[in-house]
Amino acid sequence: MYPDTELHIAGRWRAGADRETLGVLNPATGETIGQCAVATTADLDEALAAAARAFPVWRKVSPFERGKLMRKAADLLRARVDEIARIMTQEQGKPLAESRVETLAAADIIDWFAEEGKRAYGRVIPARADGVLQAVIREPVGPVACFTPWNFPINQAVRKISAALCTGCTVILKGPEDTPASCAALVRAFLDAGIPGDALSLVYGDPATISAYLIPHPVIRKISFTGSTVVGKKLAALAGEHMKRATMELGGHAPVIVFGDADVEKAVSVLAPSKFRNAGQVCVSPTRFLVHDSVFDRFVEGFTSYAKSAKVGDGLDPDTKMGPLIHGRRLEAIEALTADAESAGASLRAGGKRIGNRGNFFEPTVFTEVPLTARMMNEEPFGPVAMINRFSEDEEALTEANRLPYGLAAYAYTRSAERAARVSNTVESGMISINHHGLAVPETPFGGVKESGYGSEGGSEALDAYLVTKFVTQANF
Ligand SMILES: O=CCCCC(=O)O
Repeated sequence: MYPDTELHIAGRWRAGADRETLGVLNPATGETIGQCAVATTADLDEALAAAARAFPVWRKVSPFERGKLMRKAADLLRARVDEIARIMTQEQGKPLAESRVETLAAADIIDWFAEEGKRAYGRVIPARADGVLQAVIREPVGPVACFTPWNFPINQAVRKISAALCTGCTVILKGPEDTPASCAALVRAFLDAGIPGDALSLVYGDPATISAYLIPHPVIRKISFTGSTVVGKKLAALAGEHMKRATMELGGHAPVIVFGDADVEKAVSVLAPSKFRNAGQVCVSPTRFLVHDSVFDRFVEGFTSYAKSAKVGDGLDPDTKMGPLIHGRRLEAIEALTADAESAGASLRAGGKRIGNRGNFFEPTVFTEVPLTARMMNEEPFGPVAMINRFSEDEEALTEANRLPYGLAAYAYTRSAERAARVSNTVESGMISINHHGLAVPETPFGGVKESGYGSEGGSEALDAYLVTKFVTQANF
């Protein structure tokens, strides 16, 4: 039922040169369910040579042809959704329904980029002299190295691969070792659709070793990373040292402002499932809830009642609303954060502890009155923990929203157009969603500001990072 994962290098699925593998665990059971091949530097050299070889050929394939192949990959993902979703749930833990949504959303992302690649327009600039042409041409940057995380094994990889391929770049993807098989299924869909084998390699191994080898390598012209701010800073520094372009989609600590005039029931019905989606292991997860005094009790009651009733279990069980955390280290991290919040004086309203001792299950957890000194008010919890604090003046909430160095996603609920405008003009965040959860669709920008990174992984902005501009001017003879 669960496949071992091989590397894909230069058109071949194969083991690493040393035949080393890493065990893959099912986070719902703790059992080893498969193996993931590990790349050596010789394997990376082969992938680099393939990416370099394929680039001059792939960039010359017309955007129409590239788009056709990509749309075929999207159709293959849709046809394979049942099989891929089961694989994802076994290795990642999220409920099957979430794995299906992720796989189908990936197909939509590919379709969108397949079309958008046709619109990588340049421009003509009026010249000062008659008979002179001034043109700005946009060209693919070259082979790119992409590094993607375990929380969305397909979603994060598909954005990078699609933006790269549609603009004519070739790709080496370093996928997530904890959740390798669903990411490999994505790569397989592209290859089965006819993307040239040299144009898309997939490697796994020691993340630090692989990034340290690929980023400085002269073949690689750009990197794209999704992961923690701590690691992102290291990779961005290395990229800077070698003058490589970089897109950084890093951590967040999303503030949520629920004003006194909000539709509280609607806010709870959107925010509570959104908080516990993927067990809170989501970069745009709503995290710091700032709720007006006048609606605080109603909001907390509704939110807490959802948290207490959400069924936690194996994602393969159709009744499960929240699966396990990815590994024991995350479980320990959440235990430490909750213990710290309690000792700082926060009030525990739901959850707060591990469930059983098999698998990495943790209760959906809600704290209120959390002091700003508590670690979870400052560090990205990346788990099923909501912190709900109250405010009385709008200014307080806006100030708190901007307190942290993060700036990825932010949310607000209000019936006032003026307040909504104030939030969108004041909150320092790459994405702001007001009165609904409307982020992460393919056609809109996806990315952060401040220590949440730079660059976008969605919308037409996503293409910019994979294109360089060339200015050409020509006078008639
Ligand atoms: O963890 C970051 C990716 C979020 C994708 C999504 O919200 O669908």
